[in-house]
Amino acid sequence: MLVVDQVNKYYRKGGMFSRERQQVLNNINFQYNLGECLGIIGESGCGKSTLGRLLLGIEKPESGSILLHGEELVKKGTGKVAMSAVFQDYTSSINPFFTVEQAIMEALNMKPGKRKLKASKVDYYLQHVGLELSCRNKYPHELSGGQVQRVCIARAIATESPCILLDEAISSLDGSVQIQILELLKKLKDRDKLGYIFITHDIQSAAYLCNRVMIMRNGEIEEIVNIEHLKDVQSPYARKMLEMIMA
Ligand SMILES: Nc1ncnc2c1ncn2[C@@H]1O[C@H](COP(=O)(O)OP(=O)(O)OP(=O)(O)O)[C@@H](O)[C@H]1O
Repeated sequence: MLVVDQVNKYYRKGGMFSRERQQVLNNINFQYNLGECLGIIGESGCGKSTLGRLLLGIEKPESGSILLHGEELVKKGTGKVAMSAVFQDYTSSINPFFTVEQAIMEALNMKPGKRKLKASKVDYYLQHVGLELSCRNKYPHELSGGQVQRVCIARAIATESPCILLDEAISSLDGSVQIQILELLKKLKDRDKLGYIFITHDIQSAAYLCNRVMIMRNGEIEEIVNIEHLKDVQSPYARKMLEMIMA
């Protein structure tokens, strides 16, 4: 279980030399059960991606803790990643000079083990995300957006982290490709018990994939609701926001 406890995050406001600070996350408390899909929705600028970066260990909170099974998220020197990520901008997520094989190997190399054994796993991950094995020697510019995002998902899975953070991971894709990637994510969740934290603006996608949804407002958690009770949210703000995006 991942436990986020009293997390606060500030950013400097008004340039490098300014002392003014903006509180971006305010007393964030929640628990994430491994294997579930927790959606995070909220208006632009409410702090979703900042929370995502803290969960990935890319940035640290000013106060509060984020613990996985009671331990710090990022264990230096172990190569262990608590959470891997897939971002919106798939074009900059992969080194353009890496083939698909090299991109997946890069993720596999985060863990110890023999290189030959790892190389033999590349086909397994390609098949796992519905890519032809012929993609193995291709470069990102030779693939469609949906195919590149599948490679990003393969890389995230290859780290064997217990949860994948998806930050607007389908937003840049065309409608039909979005559906295909959503179906892939759902299949991996149901079949392989993969868990996600799914940051999105798209409530329909959240309803399809998530077990629970966290609604954020101005750096705070407004409400967390089970997906089957989405229509019964208590807070007037959450109700209004959902009505707006579902209209
Ligand atoms: N590195 C940074 N330095 C200073 N301020 C930042 C930084 N990153 C984010 N912010 C500010 O923190 C607030 C929250 O930003 P964040 O990107 O987390 O919101 P968000 O909910 O993910 O928005 P969106 O849906 O538009 O991606 C915003 O006011 C943003 O301007």
